[in-house]
Amino acid sequence: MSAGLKSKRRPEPSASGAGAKETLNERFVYQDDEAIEKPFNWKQLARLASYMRPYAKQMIPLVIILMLIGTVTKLTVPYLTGMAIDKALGAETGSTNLTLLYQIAAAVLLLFVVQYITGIFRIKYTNIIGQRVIYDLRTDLFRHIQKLSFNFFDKRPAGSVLVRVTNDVNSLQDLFTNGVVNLMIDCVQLFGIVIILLAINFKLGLAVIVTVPIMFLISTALRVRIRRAWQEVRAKNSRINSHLNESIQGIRVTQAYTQEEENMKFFDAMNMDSKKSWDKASAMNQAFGPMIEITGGVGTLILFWLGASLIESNELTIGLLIAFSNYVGNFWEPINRLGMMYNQLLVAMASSERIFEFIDEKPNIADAEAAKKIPAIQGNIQLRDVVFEYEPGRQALKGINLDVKAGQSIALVGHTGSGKSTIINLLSRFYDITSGTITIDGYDIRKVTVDSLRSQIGIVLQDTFIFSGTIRDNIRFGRLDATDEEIEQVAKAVGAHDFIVSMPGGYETEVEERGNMLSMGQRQLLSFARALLADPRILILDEATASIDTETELKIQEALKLLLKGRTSFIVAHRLSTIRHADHIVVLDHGRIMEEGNHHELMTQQGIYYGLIEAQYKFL
Ligand SMILES: Nc1ncnc2c1ncn2[C@@H]1O[C@H](COP(=O)(O)OP(=O)(O)OP(=O)(O)O)[C@@H](O)[C@H]1O
Repeated sequence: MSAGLKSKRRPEPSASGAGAKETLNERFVYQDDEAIEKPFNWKQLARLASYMRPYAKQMIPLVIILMLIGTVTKLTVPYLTGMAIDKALGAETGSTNLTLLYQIAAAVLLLFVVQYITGIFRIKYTNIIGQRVIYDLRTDLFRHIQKLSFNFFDKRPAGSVLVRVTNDVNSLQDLFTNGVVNLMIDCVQLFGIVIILLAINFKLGLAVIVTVPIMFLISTALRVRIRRAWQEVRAKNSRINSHLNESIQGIRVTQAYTQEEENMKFFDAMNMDSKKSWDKASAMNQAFGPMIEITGGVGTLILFWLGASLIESNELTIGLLIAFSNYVGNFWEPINRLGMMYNQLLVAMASSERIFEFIDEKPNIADAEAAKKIPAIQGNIQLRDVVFEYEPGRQALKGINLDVKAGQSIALVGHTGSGKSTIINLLSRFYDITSGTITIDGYDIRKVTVDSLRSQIGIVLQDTFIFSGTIRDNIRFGRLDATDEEIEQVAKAVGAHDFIVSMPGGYETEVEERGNMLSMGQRQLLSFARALLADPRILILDEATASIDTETELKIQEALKLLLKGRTSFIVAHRLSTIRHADHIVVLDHGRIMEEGNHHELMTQQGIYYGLIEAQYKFL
C-alpha cells in the first residue's frame, strides 16, 4: 500500500464481550470531535457573522423591516384587546359601544393579516440567507480540505473529516436561518414590552420585570441539564453510526473471519449504552419540562395578585390588566427562546471552532513565494542525500542518491516498510523532504508550483480508486477535455476495451464507488487507461500485489509496456516480469539504497535482490 494512503487504523474489535464493554469508551470517539459545546467566544462569533456580510446589503435590511413591522403589529394587539374591554365593552366607561368593538375587531384582524404576511416573507428571506451562508461555508471548507497535504490526513480518521463537513456545518444551519433573526426579534420584542409594561403601570411593570432574571436563571439552569442529557444521546448515536460505517465497509473481512457474533456483541453493547442514555434524557425531560412551564406561571400569579389591588385602588382598569397579562405572556416567549438561543450558540461555538480549525490549517505543501511553473518536463531526475521523516526523529529515508535519465524505467524493490512508497510520494511532492534535494530537469521541485509539477506526473496507485460514475467518466478523470474517441483509443491500447464493451452499458456502465463490481485486474487496466490519457512525462506506479490470472497478467504486462514507453517511470515493482524489464533496479532496505543495477548484475551479486527473487520463486 502506498505510504500516502495509509491510514491509522483503530484497534480491531476485541475478542470478548467483556472486552467490548471496556473498549466502548475509547472506540469510535474522535478525541477532538468530542466537545459538544464551547465557551462563548466573541471573536469566533464575529468570524461566523462575517459569512453574512455578502448578503447584508441586499437582504438583511429587508428582513429587519419585515421583522419590525411584525413585532409592532404583534405588540399592538393586546393593547387593542384591553381597549375593547374598557371602552367598547364598558369595563371602564360603564356603557357598551358596539361600533367601537367592531372597529377594534377589524383592526385586530388587519394586524393579524399583516403579521402573517410579513412572517411568511421574513421566514422566506431568512432561509434564503441562511442557506447561502451554509453553502458558502461548506464550499470554503471543501475547497480547503482538497488542498490539505497527505500528512494532515495521516493524522485523522476519514470519519472525523466527514463529521466536520456534514454534522458541524449542519449544526450551524439553524443558527443562520432562524437563530440570528429570532435573536433580533426577541430583543426588539422584549425591549418593546418592557416599555409598554412600564408605561401602562409603572409599579406593576416593575414588579413583573424584577421577577424575570430569577425565572430566566431557573429555566435556563434546568434547560442546560436537559440539553446535556440529549447531547449525550447524540454522542452515543454518533458512535453507533461510526461503528456501523466501519462494519459495512469491513463486512467482507467480518464474514470471512466469521466475526459476526463478536461484532454483534460490540454493537449490542453500544446500542444498549445509547438506549440507557436516551432513557435518562427522556426521564429528565418529563421531570423538568413542566417545571420550566411553571416558572412562567409565577410571573402571571404576581401580576394578578398585585393587579387586583391596583384595580381596587383605581390605579388600573380591568382591560389594562388583561392587556398587561397578555404582554407578560408575550414576555416569556422571547425569554425562553433567548435561553434556547444561548444553548444553540454554545453548540455553534464548538462546531465553528472545529470548522475554522480546518480552514486555518495551512497546507504544508504550498507554492514557495517565488515559485514558477516548471516548463514541459523532459524527465531527468536527481535525488541528492534525500532524508525524510514522517514523524520527527524517525527516518523513513536515510540519504538517498539517485540519477535517472529521461525515458528510463526504475523499479523500486525491497522488503515491506523499506521506503519504496515513500520515494514515490516525495517525487510528486505529497510530502516535502526533510533534507537534501530532488530536482527534475535541474529544477528543485520545492521551487516550482505544485500544480505545474503534479499535472505533468502521472500516478497509478495500487489501490486504484474508482469513483462512482460511468466507466467513461473514470477514464476521463485523467484528462477532463478528452474526447470520447480518445477515451476509447486509450482503452483499446491498454486492452480494456474488450471487457468494457462486454459490460451491460459498455462505456456508459455505472460503476459503484470504489468499483466493487470490477475485478482487480479490470480496475488496474482502467487506471492505466486513465494514466495513458493524461500522457505524463513522468509516470509513477505502485504495482498491485494481488495475484491475478495469467491472461490478465499478460494483458497488464502488455499495457504496462505501452504505458512506460518513452517516459521516465518509477515502479514499486512486485512482479518478476515487471522488475526484469526495468532499465534500472533500486533495492531498498530500511530507508537506504543497498544495491543498484539491472536484473543480471544484481543476480550475479547474490545479495538482497537475489534473496528476494529466490523467495518469489519459492512461492511460484
Ligand atoms: N503516513 C505515515 N506516517 C508515518 N510513518 C509512515 C507513514 N507511511 C509509511 N511510514 C513508515 O515509513 C517507512 C517506509 O514506509 P513505506 O510505505 O515507504 O514502505 P514500502 O517499502 O512502500 O512498504 P510496502 O511494500 O509495505 O508498501 C515504514 O517504516 C513505515 O512505517
